Amino acid sequence: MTEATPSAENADDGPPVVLKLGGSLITEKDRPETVDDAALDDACDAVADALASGAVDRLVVVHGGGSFGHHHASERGVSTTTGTRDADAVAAIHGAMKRLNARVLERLRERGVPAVPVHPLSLAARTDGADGGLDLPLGSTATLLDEGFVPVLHGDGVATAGDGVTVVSGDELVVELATGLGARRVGVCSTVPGVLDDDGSVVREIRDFEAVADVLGASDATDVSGGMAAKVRELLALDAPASVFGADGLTPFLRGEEAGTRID
Ligand SMILES: Nc1ncnc2c1ncn2[C@@H]1O[C@H](COP(=O)(O)OP(=O)(O)OP(=O)(O)O)[C@@H](O)[C@H]1O
Ligand SMILES: C=C(C)CCOP(=O)(O)O
Repeated sequence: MTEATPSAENADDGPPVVLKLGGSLITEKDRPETVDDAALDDACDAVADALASGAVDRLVVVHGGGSFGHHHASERGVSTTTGTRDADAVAAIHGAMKRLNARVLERLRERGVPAVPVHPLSLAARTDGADGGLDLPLGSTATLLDEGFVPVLHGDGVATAGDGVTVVSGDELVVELATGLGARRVGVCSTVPGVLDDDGSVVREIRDFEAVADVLGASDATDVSGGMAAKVRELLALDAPASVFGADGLTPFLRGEEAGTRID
């Protein structure tokens, strides 16, 4: 086992890669609080290999909620647009996400990846209400990167002016991170091999939401943050090239190769 020690010498100040591991990939989305062990192991292997080989030198990981966050949020009627003022509900959603985050961190560190947590509930806010933008201060993430760590954020609860606490999706975090840190490229790894058209084939490239709006649905599983349609909308807003791909696309994406659907 390699030690998960950051190497500040290797951490240059070039643009980072931002990777989201979808909750539907790393958990069994219809069984409450169940990790998909094989899928999480494979994803962590791919990340560790990419860092060890130098294919990626600076990396920020974000993971989604899967059967951890979505289950608790949906039970309590909380979503990205509907908040709660019930502290027990906030604790349940945030607690579940921290449990999943701890599992992801552990698997990464076992493989020598210097992964450390960044919890959005403690940092972020929707200061203009549920329909407003997300304010995500990036000082801690940027400094952790500079110090050679791999920050691992996650979908979470977020303080929301006038609405208590709403859900912030991993996809929203990816957009803020990519914009604020000037990402080299952005990858969203999910259970599907890319955005699928009416025939189930992977759409190679999306440049315009309206062109694909008809085939974009929500998630097949419990999902309080909008599924694939919300994902594509968020990624289209980015300057950095983004891709949506499945487990098989993770290694190619990390190497800078084509994977799944390119969104730009
Ligand atoms: N046109 C489409 N192409 C591909 N997937 C689609 C499409 N329309 C809807 N979907 C759904 O979107 C899902 C992916 O979005 P989802 O938000 O569930 O993924 P995730 O990001 O991996 O999970 P999480 O939100 O828990 O992090 C797919 O599993 C599928 O059910
Ligand atoms: C439901 C919660 C708390 C997280 C949502 O994040 P996502 O799975 O990336 O949409």
